[in-house]
Amino acid sequence: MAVDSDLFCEGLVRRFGSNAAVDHISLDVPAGTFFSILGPSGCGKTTLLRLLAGFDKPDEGDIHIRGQRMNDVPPNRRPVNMVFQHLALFPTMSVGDNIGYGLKRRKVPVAERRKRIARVLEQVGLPGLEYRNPQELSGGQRQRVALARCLVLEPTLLLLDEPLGALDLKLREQMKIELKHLQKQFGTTFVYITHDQSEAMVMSDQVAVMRAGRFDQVAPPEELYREPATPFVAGFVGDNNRLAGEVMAVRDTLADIRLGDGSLVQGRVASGNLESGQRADLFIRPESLVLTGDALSPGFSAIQAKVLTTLFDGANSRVEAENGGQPVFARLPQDGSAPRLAANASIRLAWDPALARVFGADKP
Ligand SMILES: Nc1ncnc2c1ncn2[C@@H]1O[C@H](COP(=O)(O)OP(=O)(O)OP(=O)(O)O)[C@@H](O)[C@H]1O
Repeated sequence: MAVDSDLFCEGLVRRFGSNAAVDHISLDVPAGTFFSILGPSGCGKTTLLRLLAGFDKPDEGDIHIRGQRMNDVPPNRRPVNMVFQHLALFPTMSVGDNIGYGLKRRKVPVAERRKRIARVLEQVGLPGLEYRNPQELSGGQRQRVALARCLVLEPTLLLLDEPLGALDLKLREQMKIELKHLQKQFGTTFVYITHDQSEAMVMSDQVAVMRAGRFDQVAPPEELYREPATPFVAGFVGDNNRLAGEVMAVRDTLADIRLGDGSLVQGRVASGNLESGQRADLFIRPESLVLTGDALSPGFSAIQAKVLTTLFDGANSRVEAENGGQPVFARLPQDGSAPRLAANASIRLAWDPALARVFGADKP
């Protein structure tokens, strides 16, 4: 356990019948961290969060919050608050009364309550809105009130269950950045669950990528992106191309891969042992692919591909193509220098093998 650990769990298991929704999960979250749990629907995120909040009990394992064992502590006695997707503000109470509700239950005197409500409203960027009704606020403002209602209680841990899920796209983009700033400003430890990799990447200090009840990898966003530990992480976090082939040779950290169309390419061995003759997947990010002519930079790998379509989206414009029946897409240059790419045109895409990652295909 880290010295400044706010949340420490060891060997957590929660079974439903023969299915382990949480399957031996351990985690250690230092104070002040924005920690996200990222995974597809049904991987066990909500079950894990419910164990942390105390709404459910683990079959095995221990939960410690700031060094105190929590397994037998009821939810209302844990130094934890939870923000849900559907925020459930009391519609008939003013913003101030909503925020002050928990303080009142804790018997905080009225003058002190008023002071703390005013302060937290200021901190979330809604000064002076105590007397408004929640219906008179925008969706983003309501979300901030829901956060303020939790943060005013100064929990050790704030658990957030897809809190941006109900907001429209534009507001969600804006709230991502606001949430990150608020977390840093308050210094409260956030445990945030989401299936949206961009949310997790933008906001978090650490992200745990969860699949089928287990963590595949726990790392800062940039490390997940650059050094994925498993093919699942490589495919789930950020856009990626996956090219299937056969290992022809492994030299130091590089593997030679024969792709379906017969081309021989290279990538860095991502993890474990690779052997000649084995099936493997080479992952290469769309921004690492360069449209190239006949001259190839020394050491680069290249494939021929047939253009399917180009998609103009400002800085995210891309070409979608195929190589030997496998889809492949590349980021188009920002400066408009790319030639006009007609459907069915043949293009050459090259990459630096140090930027590609190769995993044995037998790995899940
Ligand atoms: N009370 C329950 N009884 C039986 N099975 C359950 C129960 N709660 C969850 N499960 C199962 O446990 C697994 C994990 O569910 P969980 O809700 O934790 O996933 P999730 O990652 O939060 O998914 P989502 O993103 O869709 O909310 C699923 O297979 C689910 O069907």
